[in-house]
Amino acid sequence: MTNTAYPFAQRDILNYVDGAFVAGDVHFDNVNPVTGAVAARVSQADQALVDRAVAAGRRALKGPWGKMSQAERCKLLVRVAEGIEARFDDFAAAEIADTGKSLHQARTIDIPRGAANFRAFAAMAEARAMPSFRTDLPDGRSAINYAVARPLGVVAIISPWNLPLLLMTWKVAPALACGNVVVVKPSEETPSTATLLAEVMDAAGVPPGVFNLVHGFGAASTGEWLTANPDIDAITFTGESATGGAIMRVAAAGVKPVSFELGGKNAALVFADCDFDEAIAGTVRSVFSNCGQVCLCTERIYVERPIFERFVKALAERAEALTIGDPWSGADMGPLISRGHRDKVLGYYDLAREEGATVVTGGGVPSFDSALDQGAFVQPTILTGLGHDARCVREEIFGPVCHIAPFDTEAEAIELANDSDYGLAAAIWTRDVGRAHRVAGQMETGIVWVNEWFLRDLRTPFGGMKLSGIGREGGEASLSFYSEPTNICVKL
Ligand SMILES: NC(=O)c1ccc[n+]([C@@H]2O[C@H](COP(=O)([O-])OP(=O)(O)OC[C@H]3O[C@@H](n4cnc5c(N)ncnc54)[C@H](O)[C@@H]3O)[C@@H](O)[C@H]2O)c1
Ligand SMILES: O=C/C=C/C=C(\O)C(=O)O
Repeated sequence: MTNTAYPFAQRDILNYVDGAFVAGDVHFDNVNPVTGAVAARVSQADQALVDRAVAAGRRALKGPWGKMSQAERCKLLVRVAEGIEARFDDFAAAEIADTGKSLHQARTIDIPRGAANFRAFAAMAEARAMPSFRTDLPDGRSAINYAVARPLGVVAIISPWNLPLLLMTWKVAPALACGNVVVVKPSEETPSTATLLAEVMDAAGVPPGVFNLVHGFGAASTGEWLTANPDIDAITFTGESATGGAIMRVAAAGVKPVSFELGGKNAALVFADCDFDEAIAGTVRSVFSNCGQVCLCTERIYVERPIFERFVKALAERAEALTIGDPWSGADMGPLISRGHRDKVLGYYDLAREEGATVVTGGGVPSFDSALDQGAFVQPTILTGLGHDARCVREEIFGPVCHIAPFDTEAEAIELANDSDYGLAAAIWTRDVGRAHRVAGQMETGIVWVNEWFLRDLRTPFGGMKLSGIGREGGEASLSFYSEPTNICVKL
């Protein structure tokens, strides 16, 4: 049964510019991927509204926001975290209405992390230390050098649909904590929680123009109008690698700083000495969480040959036991984000067969004999038997699917994992401490988990190498990207 009591059902989703909710002349539908039903109508921001948002941000930098002390600013961000927590159920329902993600995922990851991002960066910004040096001069005198940080200014934030609130606030929170103002363009697939966040900002007393929200599409639409606006000071983007390239070309004209968190084709290395049950449980999560739509999800698994057959069988059993269906029914896995994305994922399922894969389980769409058949569901899928050059082993699919291949030596496992155009995350499963550190240190990825997956400490650097991104966010890396240091040298 589909729950129709979504708070956004039939509601207009508006832009939020200069402290006011603003309708546009053009609208687009927000479709619920559980049934394909239209969940809400979204007001699209035209170029004039995007420009207004940027101008409002510029003014706000010179207003009360710009004059606020760091402590006051951080207190306000804690109020925003409390505002999200106070409307926890609304946020969860809105995220589920947009994405169809499981209730468990929304309640335990997306919404808590939305609030946690504000608390964490408020605390980190308040505690931030800047470097200082005493410099000795040849004549016996000396100088002191110390750096001070100022905001970048107006930050354009472009975010994706897979973890909408989590990934947007991962950028909004540090940007505001560093004293910037933001103009946010969430994915056209997931406008709802961003709009709820605007309500929370409004209620918390965040001054007009500090948080601006514009809805619309990417190329030749709201996203591009925002990134091309000459009066923005920086662009931070999470999404596909190809989109990152397109944004970079636009950013080049104004030499704008960019921070990019992009795609992945993440490997798991499973050694024969691992805790088998933990490795299976962790890999079930890392392949199928959020229907495989997390940039960090594992899509390539390399298993040491002595346990290869046993691993494939156990993972397939666990995949087949996952319940698929309406998030409100408590199903483990909801639909993909859209029918369009389902076509892409099913295209890869077909391609895998053409490339000679063995489909161990899944490979198609589930049947419900209900309204859910109009949704965007796919089966969790496990592939084996492909060569390392197969497109299904090299390209990001972004669905509940993995390919499993055997390896014989540690060196071979490292080489296979690193032979990728992407470099976001890796997971290593072993009980040999020396091997864990040795292999982890050789991964060409920004993030390595050992005997874990997606355990996040927000103070740590997060991001990818190669096609997976430019720069890092998290902890000091975020504070550094979202501010401009000035070094002051004083001769004594
Ligand atoms: N590395 C990370 O931290 C991370 C996190 C989450 C998702 N991702 C990646 O994101 C992808 C899934 O998200 P998606 O499909 O929403 O990505 P996407 O690149 O299609 O869209 C992301 C955002 O960019 C906007 N956009 C698209 N074209 C644009 C353009 N030319 N100019 C300005 N804005 C534009 C979209 O409207 C959307 O808001 C996957 O590749 C995934 O791996 C990476
Ligand atoms: O889909 C990608 C997930 C990214 C996760 C984070 O950015 C995070 O946990 O901070």
